[in-house]
Amino acid sequence: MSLQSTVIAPSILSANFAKLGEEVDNVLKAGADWVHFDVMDNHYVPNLTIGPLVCEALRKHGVTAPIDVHLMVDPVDRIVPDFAKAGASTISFHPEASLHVHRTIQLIKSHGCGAGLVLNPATPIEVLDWVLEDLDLVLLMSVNPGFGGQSFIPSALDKLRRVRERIDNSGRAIRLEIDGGVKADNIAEIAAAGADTFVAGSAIFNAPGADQHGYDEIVRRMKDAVAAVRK
Ligand SMILES: O=C(CO)[C@@H](O)[C@H](O)COP(=O)(O)O
Repeated sequence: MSLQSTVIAPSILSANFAKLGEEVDNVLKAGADWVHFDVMDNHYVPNLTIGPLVCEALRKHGVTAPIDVHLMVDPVDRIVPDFAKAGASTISFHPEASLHVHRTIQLIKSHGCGAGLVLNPATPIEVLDWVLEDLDLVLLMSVNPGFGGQSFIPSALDKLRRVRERIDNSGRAIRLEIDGGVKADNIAEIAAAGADTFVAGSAIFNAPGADQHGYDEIVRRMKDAVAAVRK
């Protein structure tokens, strides 16, 4: 496997929004690598969350880590420039939310951001045909998008293996990201299946004891589990 460096990307969907800046500072201090930023529009998914203003506010607050924007928004193109301006590092979207997937990828890249394509649990991997080489990231959903705190769908492991093979065959440095139900006790098998970038929301922000002792222990457990597989 030609894996990229390990990235732990806490999903701020499970953070305390009343003190978001502090929450983000604390997970990054604990060793998290990216900030995963879930954007939901109450149309493509049945939930409503945050937009470019919040992304910009995190940058103004002083967050310098990559902000990994996951757009669960339909249509997607018109919001891309706003997120790029607000400080997004990567922007990922669902093919179902774009009439012209190749064009949306080019739009994201033309604004200086990394481009990612997100596959829902039932989206066939053939959607990667003809565009894989243009992508910086493939994000596999291991839950149906819309909410944090759901259970990992086991068929995502086989899908990870298949997409890993395609990425390796492409010879390109494309990240393989997994999102949904990722915990300290299943992250090792997820890593073994080929993921290098791990989104975790409830497992980090709702970790037992995290309110008193911070996020260091849960982030370290996740990193150690992945490192043990990659040795
Ligand atoms: O995009 C989504 C849900 O649509 C995810 O990023 C979740 O927020 C992950 O939450 P957990 O399953 O880790 O609690």
